[in-house]
Amino acid sequence: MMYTVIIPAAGQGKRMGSDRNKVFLELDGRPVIYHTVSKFDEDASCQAIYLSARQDEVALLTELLKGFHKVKGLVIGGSERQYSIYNALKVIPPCEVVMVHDAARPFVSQETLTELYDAACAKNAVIAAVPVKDTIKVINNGVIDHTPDRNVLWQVQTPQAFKYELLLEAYQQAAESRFLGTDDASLVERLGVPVSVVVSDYDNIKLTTPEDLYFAEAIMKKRGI
Ligand SMILES: Nc1ccn([C@@H]2O[C@H](COP(=O)(O)OP(=O)(O)OP(=O)(O)O)[C@@H](O)[C@H]2O)c(=O)n1
Ligand SMILES: O=P(O)(O)OC[C@@H](O)[C@@H](O)[C@@H](O)CO
Repeated sequence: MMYTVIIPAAGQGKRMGSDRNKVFLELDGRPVIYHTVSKFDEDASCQAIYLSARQDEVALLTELLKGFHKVKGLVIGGSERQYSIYNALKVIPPCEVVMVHDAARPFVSQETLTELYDAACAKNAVIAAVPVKDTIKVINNGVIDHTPDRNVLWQVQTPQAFKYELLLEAYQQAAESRFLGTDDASLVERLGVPVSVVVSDYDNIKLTTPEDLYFAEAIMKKRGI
């Protein structure tokens, strides 16, 4: 048994403030998306990689990824991350386990991939996350409302791994009720299905704002890249 991964890459990268989609920014001479795809290409448990791309970037992405034989398809993304992923989910061949991973997270470790895949085989749904380090406040109109117990707060990442049928059902139901979530697990949670957590690491950052590029440089230096 192996898994299929959907990698949404059809965003605009507005918060990065770059003149192009952030997944094409270069780290060590290679685009971010190249690093991300290579993580799955190198994982022996990954059988197929599908990406969501912007219409005007399909040709560029195809050229960039032509050396990765596990890349089986590119679909056109939508106006929201969730729509981009659903467009891919609707066309991938049915499989046992499907993972979703942001193109903008190039530092996912093999250890996290293995733990997620093993957990997804045993359970229905599992996501990568790390405990929050800061104290989190709920603030209304500039004033603290309350301070949630930090022991139960986690910072959620991708990959997120699910049984294929479950994720498809979750996406179908979200579409029917026009629910828009900021991650994939939130769509599954709505079905009342428990979603487990694998403890990931703090290197698995999402490149979101310009300072994340400094963190990316530091992570690569640490890894000797
Ligand atoms: N309509 C969209 C929006 C996002 N994504 C992808 O989803 C991942 C995570 O989204 P995010 O970090 O929010 O990326 P952007 O939407 O590009 O960023 P921003 O919100 O700053 O524009 C990224 O790999 C991005 O390319 C996508 O495929 N389709
Ligand atoms: O909310 P954002 O648009 O920054 O990111 C959306 C998702 O990519 C994000 O929620 C997952 O990576 C989990 O953190």
